[in-house]
Amino acid sequence: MDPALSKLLIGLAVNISRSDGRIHSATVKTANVTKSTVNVEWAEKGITKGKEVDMDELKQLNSDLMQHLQPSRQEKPESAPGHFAAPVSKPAKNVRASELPLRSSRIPTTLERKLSSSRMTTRQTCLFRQPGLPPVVSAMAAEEVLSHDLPSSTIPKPSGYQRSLVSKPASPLLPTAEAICESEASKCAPMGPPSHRMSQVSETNKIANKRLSLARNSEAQKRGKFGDTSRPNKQFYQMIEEYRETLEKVPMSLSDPVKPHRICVCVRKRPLNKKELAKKEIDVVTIPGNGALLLHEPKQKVDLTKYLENQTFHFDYSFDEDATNDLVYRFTAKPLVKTVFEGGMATCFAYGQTGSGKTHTMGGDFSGKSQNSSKGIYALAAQDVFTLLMQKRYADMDLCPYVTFFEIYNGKVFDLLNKKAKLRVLEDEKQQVNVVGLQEVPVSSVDDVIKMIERGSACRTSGQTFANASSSRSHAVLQVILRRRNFLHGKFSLVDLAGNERGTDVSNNDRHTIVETAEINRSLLALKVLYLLSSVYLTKWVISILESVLPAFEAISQVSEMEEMFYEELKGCSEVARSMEYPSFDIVANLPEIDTFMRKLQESYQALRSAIEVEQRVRMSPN
Ligand SMILES: Nc1ncnc2c1ncn2[C@@H]1O[C@H](COP(=O)(O)OP(=O)(O)OP(=O)(O)O)[C@@H](O)[C@H]1O
Repeated sequence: MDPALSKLLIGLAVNISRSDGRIHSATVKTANVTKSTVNVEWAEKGITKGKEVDMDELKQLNSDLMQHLQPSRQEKPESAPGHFAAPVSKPAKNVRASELPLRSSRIPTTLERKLSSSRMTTRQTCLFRQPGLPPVVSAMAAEEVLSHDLPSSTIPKPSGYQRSLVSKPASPLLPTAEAICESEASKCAPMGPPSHRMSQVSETNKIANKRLSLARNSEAQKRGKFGDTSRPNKQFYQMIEEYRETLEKVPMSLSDPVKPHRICVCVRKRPLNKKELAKKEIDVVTIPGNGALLLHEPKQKVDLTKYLENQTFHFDYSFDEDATNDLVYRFTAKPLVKTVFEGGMATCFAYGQTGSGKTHTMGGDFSGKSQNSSKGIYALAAQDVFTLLMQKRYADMDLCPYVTFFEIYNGKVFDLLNKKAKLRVLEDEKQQVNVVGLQEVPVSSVDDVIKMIERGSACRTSGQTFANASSSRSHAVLQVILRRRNFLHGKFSLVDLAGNERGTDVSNNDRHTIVETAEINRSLLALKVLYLLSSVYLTKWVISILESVLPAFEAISQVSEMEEMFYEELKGCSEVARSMEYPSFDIVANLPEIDTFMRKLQESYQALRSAIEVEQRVRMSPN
């Protein structure tokens, strides 16, 4: 960027584009010649917000303004007509003219392009210190923004001219991560505008100051709104709450259509539990709907200013904290029941961190310590199996339902319906993998199945983790099998995997738990590898596939230690698969996506915890 141009821009009001399609006025505060960007600020709902804008984008949105902003004209006397270094009233006037959005020719921002092209999007909040008294042009811009009274939701309501600006987003578009000043406006050092400008606009300034004081009042009111002075990390909490307020949520409902998927990957958010609420932990996940999940990652700059990095993840469906098991079932396992009747092998499994709600979803709602098995996906699927068995088209097929229930714990298989008998997994002459000796219990009603679920769940291996006092430490597999004249017709495997844990969370565990956790994480890694290789079967398939890719990983492992570790893990998986200790069940999911999300979630919590610690230390220090 031309340094002369950068000087001309500072203090001017320009049009900027928000990721949700809005175009509005903001004031240029600083310009970075090397990066060819400018930092702009604007006032919204009583808060000064800011972001960094590319010069190219700025030019597109302010073409009429740019035509006049030729640096060479800077040398001309201030009174030259149409000149922007002229008295403030001039740019302000031009600002109004240029403020009209470029309605038909709007080009998506880099951010929006990224949003539409990638499944995971990071939006970083830019955070600038808020000036006390804005320079004149800034005050004008603030005035304009305030007088426009931007709607609280930044998802554009498809009305008026905005309809032509924004094509309907695939999922609720989220506001660009916005700057939220961490200190009150009054405490910030004033940023001195050029004095000659100051003298000419005292009247304008008065109005602007009045509006700013109103804005500060509403900021104070807002603080009251989210206010809980004792809450650790109040600022982040407030930033997240304010961000949420700008979102238009479209929660899933039972009347939504179920889309056909060969593989369907969903995410469900559980509400904060009592312990988390008591500790006033901050909820950093938002489900706006339409398959989107937002992770608000608290960040801190080296100068200690706080900001949020909001990341978007996309799934086939996303369920918020109010979703019931019925709702989750309708969009996930229910469509698979028919597959089983048509002779298919279907699998539905729950994957997630310990305490995230897998057993609650698969096995049934907990009330206190007792689980209502009739309210889990296991039972809901069984219910539908019996409904379909009664239907005329299947009633004549002579199908008999059976149930098996087993767990995989520390690489060994145990029959949960037969006193936890240890089972062997062997391959037959047709190279089918069988769990030898597994009891298939005939069932004639949903109640029968529920009894089996209760019997099996009662003896499933459990333990205590940092996040779950009653954690399942094994992978549990409930199978509903349909046999026709004793031959296998279809099979529905419903898997509740053991929760994975981070190394840092298990550092205080005893040796037994560490070994157990390592085994869980190792077997879960096998699933990830499976996904990566787009394979649907464990055991023999994984061996051959792993063997075929290992040389490639061998090559990569020369490059960095990280990859070498991954290679070791892969080798581990290969050995596990070789030992044939796993049953054959179909496993496919978008695990890397879920995994990135979970890693980010953990980082988020870590960042919050560190911030809380810093805050507590500051509070406890004598000064
Ligand atoms: N959607 C939800 N609504 C209300 N409570 C929930 C929800 N999901 C989970 N919980 C509660 O959270 C706690 C942990 O859930 P759960 O045992 O299902 O986790 P998990 O993922 O199976 O954990 P682990 O892997 O350690 O076995 C339980 O007390 C459960 O009642």
